[in-house]
Amino acid sequence: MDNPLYSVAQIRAIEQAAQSQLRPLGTSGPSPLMRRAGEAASTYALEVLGGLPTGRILVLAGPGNNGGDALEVAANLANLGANVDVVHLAGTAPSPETGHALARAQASRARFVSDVADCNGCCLVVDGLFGIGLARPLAGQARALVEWTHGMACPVLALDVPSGLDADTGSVVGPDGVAVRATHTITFLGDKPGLHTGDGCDHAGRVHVNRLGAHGLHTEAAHARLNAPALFAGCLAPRRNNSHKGTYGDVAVLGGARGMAGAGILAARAALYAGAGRVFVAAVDPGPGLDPLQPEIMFRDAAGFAFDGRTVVAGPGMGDSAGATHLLSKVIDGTGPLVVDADALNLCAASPDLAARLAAHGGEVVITPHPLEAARLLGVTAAVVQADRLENARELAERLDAVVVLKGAGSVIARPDGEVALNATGNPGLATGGTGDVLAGLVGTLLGQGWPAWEAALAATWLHGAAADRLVAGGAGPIGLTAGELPRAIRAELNALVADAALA
Ligand SMILES: NC(=O)C1=CN([C@@H]2O[C@H](COP(=O)(O)OP(=O)(O)OC[C@H]3O[C@@H](n4cnc5c(N)ncnc54)[C@H](OP(=O)(O)O)[C@@H]3O)[C@@H](O)[C@H]2O)[C@@H](O)CC1
Ligand SMILES: [K+]
Repeated sequence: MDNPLYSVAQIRAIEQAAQSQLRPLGTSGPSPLMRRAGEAASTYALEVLGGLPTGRILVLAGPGNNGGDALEVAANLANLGANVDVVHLAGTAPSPETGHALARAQASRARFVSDVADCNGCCLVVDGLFGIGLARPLAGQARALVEWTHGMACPVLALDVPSGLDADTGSVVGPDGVAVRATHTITFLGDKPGLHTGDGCDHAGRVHVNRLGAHGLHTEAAHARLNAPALFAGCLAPRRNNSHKGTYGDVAVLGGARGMAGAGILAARAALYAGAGRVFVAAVDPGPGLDPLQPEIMFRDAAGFAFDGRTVVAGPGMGDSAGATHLLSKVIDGTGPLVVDADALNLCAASPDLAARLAAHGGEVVITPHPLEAARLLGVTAAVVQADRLENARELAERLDAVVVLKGAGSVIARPDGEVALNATGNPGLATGGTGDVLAGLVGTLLGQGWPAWEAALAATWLHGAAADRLVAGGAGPIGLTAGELPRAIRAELNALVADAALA
């Protein structure tokens, strides 16, 4: 199933097409879209509340059409018998739709109040301050209202977009911005990337999409989507009986610098539990010759190791020594599938020559930077990367001609042709050392089994997050979840996916 995500510009185009389609021929009156948005949101509000509440509902309505949606909700809920308070930040030139919604709300039993001082006991806050028309950081009364909602223990339902959040990028509009932290968001006409990455993951809550009946108008191909097993199901294959370890690929982790042996071992364990036929740690410095917990992993001196014909996961615990740089250079000039992570990314960032040769690498390449590593590669700060995760991941994928997994909340998977997927699995338990090494090892195994880079990156990111979700559901986190627990959970998720795919 496809889960397209639309930019604000694309939503505006869809909105225009829908308006002309829905308006009676030859008329120019208000379009029914806002009415539909209000109806959909009122129905969803009652679903969130479990029916018509006895407590008060507070509706925050802004000056634009997002405020119009909110006024429709206020009128609908009040007409159904709910106790509704409205704080309305009136605009100077409301659209005909918003003017109509205001008249409906004023004619209903909804109570218009000037501030929220007597609304502390409410059972639901409806945020209709700003949607896709947000143009600058929140200030004044709008900011005060949003900060007030932060103290509310009740559900907060955002209309279209949590106010203060950029629907394209998922960052709070700043500097020093604030945004509503919704428990639920009902978003209109199409889903939006900003609800699923960066700050959006903390501000949107559960996202519900309502197309307002505008089906068939989403003609412009979305270049972003939510990651889902359907996007890589074609690569999920059950094991053949007539197979052997050579069938499932060799993965070699280029790492093992002094003092950092653990990172390479974590990547290697992940590769093993994800089903690689044989797994090596090719160590740049002398170190452990055995992982006592996972004796299946073979340890070699990287200097004399034959990387050819093997999938290389370069970077976990690799360090930045001259020896490490030389070995990285050698594998980049090879032709096999390649995962570039951690120290290997920093070395590429420091050397335009190495970066150019990486871009020219003959085989499949996936790079797995966290925001700071991505920033170094792009020559900007991590804050700049985080301010627009999608565009920066796209830019990096194009520059390095590689599939990029930009890690962090709502990981962004980007392809050199501009295609992007956002990953919705995972939780803050993954914010701990070593989880990136596990992801890199997992990607390596899938590449080693012949998966294309795009599908390998999608599947690995999805599985990695799903494994963390499985662990948290079982009580192992999010606080204190360790990277070493992930490989077994990844194995469980992968086998479940393959079994499902076989049944489908
Ligand atoms: N049209 C339709 O048929 C449909 C529209 N729909 C709904 O409309 C929403 C988009 O509506 P919109 O374009 O009016 O933008 P919206 O988000 O309400 O904000 C713009 C207003 O806020 C103001 N403003 C901006 N930033 C500000 C700030 N920081 N602080 C203070 N003011 C600020 C700005 O005024 P400015 O001062 O910038 O001139 C303007 O007045 C969309 O998200 C969806 O909910 C759905 O019902 C589907 C059908
Ligand atoms: K809103």
